[in-house]
Amino acid sequence: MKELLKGLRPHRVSVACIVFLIFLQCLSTVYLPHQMSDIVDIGIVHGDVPYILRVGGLMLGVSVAAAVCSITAGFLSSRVAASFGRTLRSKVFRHVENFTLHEFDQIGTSSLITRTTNDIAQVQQLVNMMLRLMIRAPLTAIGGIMMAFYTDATLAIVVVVVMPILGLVIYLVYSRGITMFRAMQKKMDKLNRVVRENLTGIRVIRSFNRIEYEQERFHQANFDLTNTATKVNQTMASLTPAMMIILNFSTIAIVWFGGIRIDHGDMQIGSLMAFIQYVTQILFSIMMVSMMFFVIPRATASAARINEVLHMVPEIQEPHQPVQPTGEKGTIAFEDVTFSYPGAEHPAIEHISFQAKPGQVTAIIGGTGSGKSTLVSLIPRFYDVDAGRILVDGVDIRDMSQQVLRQKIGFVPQRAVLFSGTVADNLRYGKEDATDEEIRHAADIAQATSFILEMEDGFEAHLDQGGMNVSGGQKQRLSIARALVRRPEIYVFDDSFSALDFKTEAKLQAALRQELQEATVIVVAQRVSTVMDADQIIVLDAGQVVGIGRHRELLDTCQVYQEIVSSQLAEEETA
Ligand SMILES: Nc1ncnc2c1ncn2[C@@H]1O[C@H](COP(=O)(O)OP(=O)(O)OP(=O)(O)O)[C@@H](O)[C@H]1O
Repeated sequence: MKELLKGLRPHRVSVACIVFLIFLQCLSTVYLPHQMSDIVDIGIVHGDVPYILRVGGLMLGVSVAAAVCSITAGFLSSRVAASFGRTLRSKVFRHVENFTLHEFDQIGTSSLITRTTNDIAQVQQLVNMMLRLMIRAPLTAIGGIMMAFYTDATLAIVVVVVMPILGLVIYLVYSRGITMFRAMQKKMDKLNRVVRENLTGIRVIRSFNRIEYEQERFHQANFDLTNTATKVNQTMASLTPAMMIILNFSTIAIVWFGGIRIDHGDMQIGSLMAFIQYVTQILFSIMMVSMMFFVIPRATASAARINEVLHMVPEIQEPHQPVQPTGEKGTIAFEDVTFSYPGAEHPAIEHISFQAKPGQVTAIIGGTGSGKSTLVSLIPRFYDVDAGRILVDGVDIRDMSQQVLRQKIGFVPQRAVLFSGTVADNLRYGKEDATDEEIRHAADIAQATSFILEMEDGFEAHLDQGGMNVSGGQKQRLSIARALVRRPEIYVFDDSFSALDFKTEAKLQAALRQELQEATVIVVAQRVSTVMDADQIIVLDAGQVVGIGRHRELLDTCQVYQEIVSSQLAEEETA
């Protein structure tokens, strides 16, 4: 928590103003009972009406000034807390953006969403309360104690007895609350995960008739969270009545002992009234702090979860002195590359060596799970290799700035991802200043123009989140066009033609060959028809290269390739 609170540093001036305003307000709360006691002991007892009016008017003025201080402090603290929350959210978001897929797997996407939203909101709420109450409560309590002793030191023993009892009650409730709040945030994660899976997988859920099952799953997660929330609120709710009982008993004790002292002539009635007010102030300020105990355990649990994200060091780091590539543009070389996913028993790819050159198409083919996507995801450095090295333009990609490396690559992922916005916005994603001409040209090559123009607003047509309102094949073509707009040196198509029919794929391939004559092209594919014209085909089997060559050569030399070809021919013949 302390670490996160360092985020308040830029708001030093506002915080200082808040402290000052609250200090003034506290002075007034200490001052008013004293004046009231004088009104009773001097004004009322001696029937001095002008005195009562004068002091009463002064008290009114002080009260108005205190209210102004309190409102201004509240306004400032809300502003500081909101700005603190905004900065923290940006910090977490920026940090998470540097994560490799490994860190995403470790924390989980739903949990990352909860941490960036709900957890930060908890800490923000604490900051807001802290600014308003953390300073006011101790100041009022200290002022009240001093004035209580000043008013009647003997009667102040009641305060000395009551305070430890109060402290103990708060400690007991607090220590129970913090464990429960931790559990509650975890349950919130779980609920978010279920909701997210349900919303993104709604089609699968419906087609498999699993609605009831999912409802039950949601119900359980919801019930679980409600249960913990109820328990935690019950625990925390016991605090206020317990404190009110202590406060009421203290008042009885004060009136009792105070009455005896007045009877003996040791105290005046006005002083007793002021004393009761001071004790009420002291106990209320302790109650104010206890209000924070509703927020502190939850915010502490949230702060720990935020810190876990912020302390996570992304596996992939920028080199201290990035090397500027000077070699031939677009060359890729894998040198004895081996890579395993964290926790996996076997490497996903092993001892891979090959070269891809500008003007060449390198195709990668192999059965499912043979490591094709893994291999290409190493080129933009989504993961770092375990052994061997990958050179782009003659430089080890670990020595190159990630920005420079990724600028060179147009990556078309296996599952096309589009963003909410217009078609044109999506195509401009990698090159914001692309002209309409460039966009249209890329769409032409990707065989996307005809269906884009059929949409109501053409290139200005709106795409829903994730491109839900276009078909799988259309999404793939838009995602290919998006990469083409950038005109990078290297293109990586990770199984990006799989949702296209043979005719569209053939047209697209022909257009690409024409367009990308000088680029280095890597194509991952399942279909032989996609790869057969490639300059070199790499055949993968269980993460290893079992053949490199052209279609004809591989037909003669590589058994795995022969099997793939014959299985697909058999399928086509059967079809
Ligand atoms: N994020 C991941 N974490 C752990 N293991 C993974 C991950 N992604 C892939 N794998 C494993 O690595 C191996 C290679 O997977 P990869 O996705 O590269 O295969 P692929 O040849 O592209 O398959 P497909 O053609 O089905 O897409 C598989 O055994 C897979 O289970």
